[in-house]
Amino acid sequence: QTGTCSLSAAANNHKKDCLSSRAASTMAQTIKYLGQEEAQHIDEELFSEYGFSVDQLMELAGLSCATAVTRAYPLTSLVKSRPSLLVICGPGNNGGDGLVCARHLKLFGYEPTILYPKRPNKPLFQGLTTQCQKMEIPFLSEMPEAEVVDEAYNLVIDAIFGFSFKGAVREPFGSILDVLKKTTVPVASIDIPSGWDVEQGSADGLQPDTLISLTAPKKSAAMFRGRYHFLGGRFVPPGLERKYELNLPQYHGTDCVLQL
Ligand SMILES: NC(=O)C1=CN([C@@H]2O[C@H](COP(=O)(O)OP(=O)(O)OC[C@H]3O[C@@H](n4cnc5c(N)ncnc54)[C@H](OP(=O)(O)O)[C@@H]3O)[C@@H](O)[C@H]2O)[C@@H](O)CC1
Ligand SMILES: [K+]
Repeated sequence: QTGTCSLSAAANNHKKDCLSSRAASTMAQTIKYLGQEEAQHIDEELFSEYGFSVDQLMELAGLSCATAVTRAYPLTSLVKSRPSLLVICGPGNNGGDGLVCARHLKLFGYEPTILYPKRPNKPLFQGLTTQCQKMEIPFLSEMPEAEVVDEAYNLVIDAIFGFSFKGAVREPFGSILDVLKKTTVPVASIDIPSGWDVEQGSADGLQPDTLISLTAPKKSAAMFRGRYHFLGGRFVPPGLERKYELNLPQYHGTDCVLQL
């Protein structure tokens, strides 16, 4: 009798799980895709009205990204003998997310290497760089050729530009993106595929395998054709979600990332 009861309880729980994941995916269809200015306003409000600091949210954003990588590319699935990854960091907060992501990936058992060609002279980024160095993560001095990237790494994490990117790509990032477009290893982009217009995307741009949208997807995410789209950055207060009608799907349990 007890056995029957626990079996039907398990079946019921399974049914509930299925229903809630279906409800979540229904909601995911109506999640708001943000314009560039809207994304910037939300960002500013999180700091001004809601009392967050940049390093706090960057830590959560970077942790979400590292967690998404473990979901899409578990250690056991990697094809190279070493779990090597290349993390390319740009000059703004997207690059900061990349540094945090690399640090967590190292703790998760991966072997990240960082390329960080344009480093802002600010304590936040200097601190994040020191933390990665102390985690014994190597830094490259220049972008390797596409063949070398394909040979050496299982995955490239693109943390070059986020929602503040505008206009034609300036050096050294133009050449880096050109190499990246020639590589065949999968690319996981943080928040926006770098070089894409934040709203319009880019027909001949980078085509990442994974996109990790932070807070909410940006309009260009509608053009994403890769295999995995995750939502991360589980830190949005309810008042902000209501004001911008974000209609965020429910994260499961204590997860910091959700596959859309
Ligand atoms: N609220 C959230 O969700 C949170 C968001 N977070 C993250 O922050 C990201 C947004 O960060 P952001 O505002 O610092 O801008 P981002 O896009 O990284 O880079 C701007 C830099 O790029 C440069 N640059 C621009 N255009 C260029 C061009 N054409 N060619 C070359 N360079 C160009 C420009 O540099 P400049 O050369 O002008 O000094 C500028 O410094 C967001 O996407 C998310 O990842 C989390 O950390 C925390 C919570
Ligand atoms: K990016």
